[in-house]
Amino acid sequence: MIRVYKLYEQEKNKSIQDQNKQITKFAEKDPKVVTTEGQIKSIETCESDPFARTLLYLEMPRYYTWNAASKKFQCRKNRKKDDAVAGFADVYSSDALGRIYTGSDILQFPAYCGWCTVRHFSGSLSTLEFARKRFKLGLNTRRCNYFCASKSRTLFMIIIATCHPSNPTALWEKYKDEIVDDILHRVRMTNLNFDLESNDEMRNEALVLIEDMCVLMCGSLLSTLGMPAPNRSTHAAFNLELQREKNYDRDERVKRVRKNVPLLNAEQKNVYNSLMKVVDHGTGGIYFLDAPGGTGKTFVISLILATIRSRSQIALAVASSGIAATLLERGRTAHSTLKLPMNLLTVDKPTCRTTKNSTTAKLM
Ligand SMILES: Nc1ncnc2c1ncn2[C@@H]1O[C@H](COP(=O)(O)OP(=O)(O)OP(=O)(O)O)[C@@H](O)[C@H]1O
Repeated sequence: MIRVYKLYEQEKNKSIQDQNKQITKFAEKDPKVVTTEGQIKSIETCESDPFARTLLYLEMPRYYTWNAASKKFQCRKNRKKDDAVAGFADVYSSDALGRIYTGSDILQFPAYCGWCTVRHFSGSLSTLEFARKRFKLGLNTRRCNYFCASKSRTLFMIIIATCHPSNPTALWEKYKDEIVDDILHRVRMTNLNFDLESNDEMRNEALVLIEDMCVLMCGSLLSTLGMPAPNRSTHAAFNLELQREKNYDRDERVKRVRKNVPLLNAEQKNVYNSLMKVVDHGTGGIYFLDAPGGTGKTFVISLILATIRSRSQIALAVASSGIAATLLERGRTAHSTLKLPMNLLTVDKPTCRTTKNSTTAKLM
């Protein structure tokens, strides 16, 4: 359930109001809400300045400075409206990277995603940490749940796996610190050290979690999606690749083979039998299948893949282009799977970058 709250400074009590205008009051010393002048002023900034409404709470300091003398947020001179949060201003979602974006009529409370999310999840997230540092709120972080970071990871994985952003690495760089928030919190609690900051190790753990979800959802490793690959131990990585290549519905493939083999015409059957013989005898080799368009090459290749996979064996499907790879089940480009160099045509002896001990080499 989405709830958005607005903070009010009242004479004696602090109170918050949700989008249904329901007001909840908190005692002066309630650890859950400690309003400060800085917070009130920043809410006012968002209410009076349309540009501020387009910003995430985390992004505010990039464009505004806190003037201690006037006790107001002042716009930085070099702010650029257009490149602030291009394309995001109209997005409204409680799930979108765990925060609420402004510009929606649903939100009576304009802007200020940080507080919205802090309150409506009655927990905490990076913005709370951020706010704690920035405004010295002294919020009670022990009550925090930090589950927004895991939602952020899930959403991030969905974006990476299905929306094909032009620069996934830049997206990761932009949001990585928020995405590791729960991991950071766990490490801080374990070490009882709240001054710890997120580091490469925590970001790597987040990448591993994102990649695990990617593999489950679409069978892709992060490296094939333009993202930095997590640094797994060779064994763990091998298991993951293995799991990816064995993660098939075997029964479905058995049924498909039973159904399609009888459909093969004489020539297709010849090709199918020849190649299955090579697979069964493990003799290996390079075979080139050529026939006019639409005569059933993909049909035969798919059937061979399904036959091998129906036996719980591994068949890597690769093609020379991304489009061609989409025609094959779990198909990937040969360049990414085999780590082929891009200069195949210009170099006399091109060598692939698959190292002997790599997971790909072991898998093959
Ligand atoms: N033996 C078969 N029984 C039933 N349908 C078949 C058979 N062979 C091929 N088809 C169907 O014919 C269509 C074309 O086949 P397919 O895409 O495999 O051809 P192709 O040679 O790979 O084509 P292209 O060279 O254009 O990629 C597909 O819809 C496929 O399902």
